[in-house]
Amino acid sequence: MPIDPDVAVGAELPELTFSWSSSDVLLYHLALGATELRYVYEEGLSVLPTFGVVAPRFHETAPPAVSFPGIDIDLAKVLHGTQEITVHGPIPADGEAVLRTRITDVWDKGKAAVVVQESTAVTADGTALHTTRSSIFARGEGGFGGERGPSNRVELPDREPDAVIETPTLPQQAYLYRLCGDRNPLHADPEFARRAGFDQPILHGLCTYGVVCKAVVDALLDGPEQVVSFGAKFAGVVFPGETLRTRVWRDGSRLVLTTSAGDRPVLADAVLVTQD
Ligand SMILES: CCCCCCC[C@@H](O)CC(=O)SCCNC(=O)CCNC(=O)[C@H](O)C(C)(C)COP(=O)(O)OP(=O)(O)OC[C@H]1O[C@@H](n2cnc3c(N)ncnc32)[C@H](O)[C@@H]1OP(=O)(O)O
Repeated sequence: MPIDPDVAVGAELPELTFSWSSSDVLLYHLALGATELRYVYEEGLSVLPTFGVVAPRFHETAPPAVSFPGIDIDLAKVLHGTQEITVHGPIPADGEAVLRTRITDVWDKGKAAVVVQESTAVTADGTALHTTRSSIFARGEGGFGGERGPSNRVELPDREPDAVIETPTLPQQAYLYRLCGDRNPLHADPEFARRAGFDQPILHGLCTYGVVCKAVVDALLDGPEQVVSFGAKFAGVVFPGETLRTRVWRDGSRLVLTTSAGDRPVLADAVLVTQD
């Protein structure tokens, strides 16, 4: 059975010790399309908080395996569903930490299963670095008689947005972003993409996530150090080269946003929280 929720829910994954350097951070920022000196030069380097999500597996060169206790799913069926990170302080430009991950929920959406994981990263001296929560949307893996789970919708304010930000992506964006630890062939191999149901390779969800976080930071905040948390649902696929359009509503330290590519929503239920 590809999913056995009785085994999966609550399962702790093996601890992962990881380290990162300023070269990794620079490459990550470049793979998001950064050109600003504070992101691409090691002197006075600012680290985007979304780097925390990719840091643990930054040096992976094999495609991700969707194989956990009670879960064994074909990668071609899997889409990244949601992502959230809370940073407990600015992420340093280099360091070492331990990641602890637990599967918290497996929801049965009928046509799909949604598998939710939570992770905490703690540095070698015991300092909490960040907490993440993410889900994968495994198409064709629902219908096992489990609970449907929450919808987690975020209401948009009933007024014009406070900012609208246009962010182009590059045709080669996914090829660059693959160098940040996610070698899923879905983002490079046309044949694999067709098998997964797409006419062409699609952009990594975490690339869109990082690009949008950076765009909001650059347009509305003093710097990435102001971000406390950022969460979003991947509501539609992005093709490399498309321009992202992000609408932002600001209410004090809470920014609600939505991103589209052309007419299609691509990020929904997205909230970025800043320090007061
Ligand atoms: C170990 C590591 C493993 C690998 C990790 C991933 C590796 C990466 O390389 C993979 C990627 O980056 S894939 C690219 C990023 N993701 C995407 O592009 C997905 C875009 N989203 C979609 O296409 C659709 O929203 C789609 C298809 C997701 C859903 O659309 P529909 O089928 O039309 O679903 P819908 O009818 O709208 O909703 C059905 C129920 O599902 C919930 N839901 C919808 N979108 C979700 C999402 N993105 N995440 C989680 N849940 C989601 C809905 O809420 C609904 O449930 P309910 O009725 O209970 O509210």
